[in-house]
Amino acid sequence: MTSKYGLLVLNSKNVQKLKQLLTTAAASLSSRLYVRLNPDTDRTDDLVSKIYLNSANFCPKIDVRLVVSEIPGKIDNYELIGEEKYGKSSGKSEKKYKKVVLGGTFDRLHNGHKVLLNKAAELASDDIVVGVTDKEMIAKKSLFEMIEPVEIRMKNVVDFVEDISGEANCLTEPIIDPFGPSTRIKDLEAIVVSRETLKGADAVNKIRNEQGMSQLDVIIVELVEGNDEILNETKISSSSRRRADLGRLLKPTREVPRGENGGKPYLIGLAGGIASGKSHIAKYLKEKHGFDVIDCDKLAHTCYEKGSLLNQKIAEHFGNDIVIDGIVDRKKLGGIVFSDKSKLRELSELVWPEVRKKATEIVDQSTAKVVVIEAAALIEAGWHEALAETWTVFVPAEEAVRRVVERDSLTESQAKDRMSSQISNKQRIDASNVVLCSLWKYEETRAQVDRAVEELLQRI
Ligand SMILES: CC(C)(COP(=O)(O)OP(=O)(O)OC[C@H]1O[C@@H](n2cnc3c(N)ncnc32)[C@H](O)[C@@H]1O)[C@@H](O)C(=O)NCCC(=O)NCCS
Ligand SMILES: Nc1ncnc2c1ncn2[C@@H]1O[C@H](COP(=O)(O)OP(=O)(O)OP(=O)(O)O)[C@@H](O)[C@H]1O
Repeated sequence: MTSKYGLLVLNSKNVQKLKQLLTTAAASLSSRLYVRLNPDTDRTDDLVSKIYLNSANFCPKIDVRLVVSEIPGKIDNYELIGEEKYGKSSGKSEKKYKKVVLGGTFDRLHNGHKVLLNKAAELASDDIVVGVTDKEMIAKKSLFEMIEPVEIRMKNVVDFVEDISGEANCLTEPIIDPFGPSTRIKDLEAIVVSRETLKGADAVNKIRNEQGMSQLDVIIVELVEGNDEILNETKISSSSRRRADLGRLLKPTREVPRGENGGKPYLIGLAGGIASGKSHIAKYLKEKHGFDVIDCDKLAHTCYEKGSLLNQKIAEHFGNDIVIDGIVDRKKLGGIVFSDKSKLRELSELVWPEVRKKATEIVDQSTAKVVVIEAAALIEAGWHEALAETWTVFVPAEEAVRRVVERDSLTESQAKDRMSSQISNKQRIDASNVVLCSLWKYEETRAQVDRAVEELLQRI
């Protein structure tokens, strides 16, 4: 039996057994562990870091929260971890400042962030002002397309800070420069940063000085270590957490009948931009995992056969001179649709129903447990809405351009043109349940796919 919430009361003795206590928490809790320090135990920076570092290592799935004052009253049922009981604290602790500021992206709020937020909660009696990066501030981060929406990140920060701090308010706002409220609000007193963002605090103070505002005390926390060899990270980081989410189910699947005509296979869409690695993944899903794969780009070509229904429709829509003797003049048609997005859309609306009809026939014949519908424009066509789930593979736009130039012998500007007729990685990812990234070695792509398949087979 696991409990949702746990409470660990630490004193100078049982802190020696921290790793063991956190391992117990990992086995007996499903959600969150509150940690409280007994009044006889000093809240040193080392101890706070140690609690969060060990939490990352020994109970990584539990949301650990070191409270600054009382345990939040709204939760009344905790499982006690260890033997130390919780007694009421002697009174309000003295806070050094009224208003403290800090900033960050706070994607997938992690134990490094928590050290920083804990420090702010320990120091501020009234307001903890947090700037949360958005838009161009996040555009250069690795796997930025997977960063949670700013509203969710702000909510998670407020939820954490107000839960641990008891009395102080947490005020968040999106920031699109490295300063945000820190150079606007006059009566701030301190800024909390880590060793790596110390320069940012100096820049804030420089601007405040120029604007005649008071200087902020700069409070520095040490980085909580972590290790990600692929991303070359030596600290716990959101990028690593995003990478760890590749191949995992990120959004609930859709309830749809199995197969459009009530057939048996479970249908997955596989989308991705040009040269994103779709074909490689589709081949692997077929050969290693035994899934049936329908390559819709190939299927689309068969729809253009001489005298086909599609060709007739194209002639009616784009003019008889596009179809000569029952065959589409692809060069002429390309000239029309690749220079005009609305024409491309009109063509897609003619092609997609034909492709979909053919694909459905293939699905109905399939005896495989899972059928993968591989289609570059799956989401543009809205087809994903009829499928149980959609997987998207992506690489950053610069890498896609590099691959297209190398593979298809195009110039950089031709490659960019092709990509601009497609939706962005972010749009695709937002519409997908599982995200894969083929930026690294083939083994890494395949490991993501294996992870995705393993989870898939458990849920279907
Ligand atoms: C420009 C800023 C806000 C961008 O934040 P960034 O994208 O780095 O945020 P991220 O979510 O990665 O981290 C947020 C904060 O947690 C710290 N942090 C991240 N990982 C860890 C870790 N493992 N251990 C300890 N601290 C960590 C970061 O150093 C940063 O201070 C920031 O880097 C900065 O320069 N801060 C100093 C100036 C500032 O606070 N400005 C805004 C005030 S509103
Ligand atoms: N780790 C990787 N995983 C998958 N593909 C990779 C990887 N590294 C490099 N590539 C290369 O990326 C290119 C694109 O792969 P692939 O042909 O599978 O993409 P695609 O999405 O099917 O492309 P398109 O839709 O343009 O046909 C290939 O040249 C492939 O060798």
